Amino acid sequence: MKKVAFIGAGSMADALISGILKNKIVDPHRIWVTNKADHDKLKEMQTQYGVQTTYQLEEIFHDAEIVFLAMKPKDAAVAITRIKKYLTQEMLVISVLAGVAINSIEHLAEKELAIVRAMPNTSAAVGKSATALAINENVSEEQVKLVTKIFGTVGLTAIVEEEQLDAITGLSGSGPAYIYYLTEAMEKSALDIGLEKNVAKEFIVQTLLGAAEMLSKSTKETQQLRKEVTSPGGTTEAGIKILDSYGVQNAFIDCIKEATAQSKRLGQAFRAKMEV
Ligand SMILES: NC(=O)C1=CN([C@@H]2O[C@H](COP(=O)(O)OP(=O)(O)OC[C@H]3O[C@@H](n4cnc5c(N)ncnc54)[C@H](O)[C@@H]3O)[C@@H](O)[C@H]2O)C=CC1
Ligand SMILES: O=C(O)[C@@H]1CCC=N1
Repeated sequence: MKKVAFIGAGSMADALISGILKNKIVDPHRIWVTNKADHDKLKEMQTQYGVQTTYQLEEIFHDAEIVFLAMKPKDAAVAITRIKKYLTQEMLVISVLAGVAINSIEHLAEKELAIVRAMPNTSAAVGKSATALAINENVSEEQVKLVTKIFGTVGLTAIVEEEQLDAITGLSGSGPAYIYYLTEAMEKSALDIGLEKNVAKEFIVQTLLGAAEMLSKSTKETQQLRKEVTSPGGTTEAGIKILDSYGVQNAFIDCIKEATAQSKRLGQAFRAKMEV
């Protein structure tokens, strides 16, 4: 591969670069990274990964085969306007922007482009992302293979219709944060119930890994797996009664719906900004 350019050097770019390099599909010196103005972060990435960094747009785009758009949606209009003259029909543009539609990017770039809109998650850093990919008509079969390979090395991939991406964002793009939120609660409880922090952390992580593997390997329904932990009159039942009294399951359902709605709102806000 000639060259991969990352426009944006935050959590998502970091997770993807880390995953890509672990799988040795691109040499670090072929990865070029830029950000808005955080020199220290670029230096850190250079040291950690051996990637190239620059603020010279000519340098970053020269001969680039793949361009990742990895800034926040609120910064994307300014960023795309700045880089549009360097974007060519031959490049594969991979956008990980939540909510932002493929045609909004083309509209802003003022040209047709080969664009893949991807929704990964930060578990890409450990090869466990769940990435949905929506592909426009300008993307060649070879580019589809390439993008599937890249995201395939950092987890599972699926090609979806673009309209499904808001739901994917609410469910699995944001998903790791929901699990961390739950984990934080488990960690906070450890102290109150008399466990040492490190021991508790180890047991929480193993419990999550074990439950995830059961979900992945067992043919049983999720509710059945839960029932098998819940002895009548036992500890789990007592605990889950409290969760039910707080409406925790409904809260999670509303959380995912709201995150999905926010993805749609981000897309609308982006479109509205383009039209003014
Ligand atoms: N963090 C996550 O879990 C996920 C994030 N995403 C998407 O990835 C994108 C990036 O998110 P994060 O990495 O979390 O954000 P972040 O805030 O950690 O990083 C954003 C990066 O964009 C750079 N940037 C801003 N304006 C720029 C410009 N004009 N030119 C060049 N670089 C510019 C910033 O300097 C920073 O390096 C977002 O669009 C988000 O929707 C998608 C899936 C998961
Ligand atoms: O919170 C966000 O907007 C991004 C998109 C999915 C995960 N993080």
